[in-house]
Amino acid sequence: MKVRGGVSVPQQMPTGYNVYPPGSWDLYENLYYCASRRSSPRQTTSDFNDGNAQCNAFLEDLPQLRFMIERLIEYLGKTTDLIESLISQNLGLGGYFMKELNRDKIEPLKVLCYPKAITEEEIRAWQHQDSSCITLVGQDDTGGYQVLKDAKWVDIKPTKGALVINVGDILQVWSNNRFKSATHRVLNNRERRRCSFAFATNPKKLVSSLPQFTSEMNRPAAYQSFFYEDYMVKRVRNKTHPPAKPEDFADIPIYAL
Ligand SMILES: O=C(O)CCC(=O)C(=O)O
Ligand SMILES: [Fe+2]
Repeated sequence: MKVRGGVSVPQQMPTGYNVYPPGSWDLYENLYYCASRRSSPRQTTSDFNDGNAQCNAFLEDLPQLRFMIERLIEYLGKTTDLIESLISQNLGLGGYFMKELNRDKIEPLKVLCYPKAITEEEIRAWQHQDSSCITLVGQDDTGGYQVLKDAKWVDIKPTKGALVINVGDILQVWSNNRFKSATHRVLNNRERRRCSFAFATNPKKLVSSLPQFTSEMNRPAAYQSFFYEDYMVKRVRNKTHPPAKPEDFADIPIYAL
């Protein structure tokens, strides 16, 4: 074992594991899990092996992990379906609209661990908007999650059994700015490390502002169309090669018209 930022990790790390080097904007470790929910409403072992083996590492010495992750993804997937249906209704599009639009979605589960802060309260996940359609966040009772509201950081205190629901960039683009992607960050303290998970819904096809919020309302599209994968490549590059000038930062405004 070696200690990185206060967290012990095995030398040989599984696929899907990531930690950012010291000095990065984000200072946490994470593991990714993905499962396709297309073929069957319930998770099966083959869902986890089918094309997603790269990001699904189940540690042999934690036999309960796989069971828990499968149940968690199933539960979060159903919750996402419900929320998408409520948002679709709220937008006046009918309950199944987003489900259809998002038919081929990818739903990664990111499990995060933030080491204790070294000096005082420190920013561990830099302020950002999620690239997703929506994200469901579960946090332990450490605290530190904040959302920017009216130019002030507001604590989102952990509540047992509650999830934080974030609107992401894709919903902002689809709704032509009717829904706004939430700016959030995570602070950590010297007392405790923090654990959380984020379950995102990401589209696989071309993303455009929907005609229901543009041509049908006589309003211009606020964004040009783009493929989610291309957007992700730019965002991931931000993390490994932080841009020197703020205007080079790849965020959803790069697609603004
Ligand atoms: O750890 C958290 O509570 C949030 C993580 C987050 O914002 C993200 O992964 O995008
Ligand atoms: Fe986030």
